[in-house]
Parts: sequence; C-alpha cells; structure tokens
Amino acid sequence: MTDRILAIEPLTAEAFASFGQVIDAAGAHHYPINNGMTERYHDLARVELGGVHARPLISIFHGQPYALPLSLKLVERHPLGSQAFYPLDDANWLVIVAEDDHGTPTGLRVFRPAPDQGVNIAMNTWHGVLTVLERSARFLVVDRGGDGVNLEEHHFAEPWLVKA
Ligand SMILES: NC(=O)N[C@@H](O)C(=O)O
Ligand code: NI
Repeated sequence: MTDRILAIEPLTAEAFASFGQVIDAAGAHHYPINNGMTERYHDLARVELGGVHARPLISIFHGQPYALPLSLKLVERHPLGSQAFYPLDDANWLVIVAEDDHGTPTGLRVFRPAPDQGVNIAMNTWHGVLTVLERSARFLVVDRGGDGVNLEEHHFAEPWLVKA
C-alpha cells in the first residue's frame, strides 16, 4: 500500500502558470486576417530556445494509451528549451509536472487538459513524458533542436500512483 498517490486535476492557466502556459484559443487575443476569412489566435505561448545553434523543431508525436492507475517511475526536463504539445485528435491525456528542489522534482501535479487545450512546458521544467489515455492520439510538438544535451531524467526510487 503506498501513500504516494497523485490525483488528477483540471488544467487551468492559473494552476499551470509556474510550469508553463496553457495553449487555448478561448480567452486568447485574436483578430481577423486574410480579408476576414481567417481568425488568428495570436501568441499563445512562449517558445524558449537556449544553448548553441538552437532552432525550433516541429514534430508530430503519436502517443499510445497508458492505463490508469498509472505507475509513474520517471520525470524528465529539457534544460535548453521549452516543449509544447497540442492535440491533433480528440485526446484524453494527462500533463504531469513538478517543481524543482535543487535538482530533485517535488510537488508533483497531474493535470487533465480539456478538449482544445494544449500546453507549453517551460524550459527546464520537470514533466512526465507524453501520457495519453484510453485511445491513441497525435500531437503537434514544438521543442528545441541544436547542440548540447537537452534531456535530463529523474528516476523515482519508489513510483507514484496516478489515480482517476
Ligand atoms: N523524448 C521526447 O521527445 N519526448 C519527451 O520529451 C516528452 O516530454 O514526451
Ligand atoms: Ni519532454
């Protein structure tokens, strides 16, 4: 029996503020372009690119579903850049993040994005890898390429349990 249980909470910009930004057209600054044929939802998140020869990468991640309860054994962070995930399908997914305490993740939080929400995880922020539930889903991912090592992993001595 473990006391290392994590509950799932709804994703809000306020709750996520210390980990990055929520990508959400709702409430965003927007304006018509292209003779009014397109609405631009502008500047939704802050892409961070650090280190040498940094450049933005645009990729598609096709995530396979995990089952709940989820045994969380690892979080990671990208010291040289942010990482954004925006669903291309109707996805049921989780965003797992943590604060940092002198190099150790602490204060784990598990968020469930609403439909039409994505996230931009700020540079050097501890997070779980893409965690999709129920059915596979594709995500547009914007993160950092370039020189240097942009991945640091933390393996928990004892896993956390993410429960519905
Ligand atoms: N490894 C990789 O590109 N993906 C992870 O960084 C992740 O956060 O899913
Ligand atoms: Ni990552």
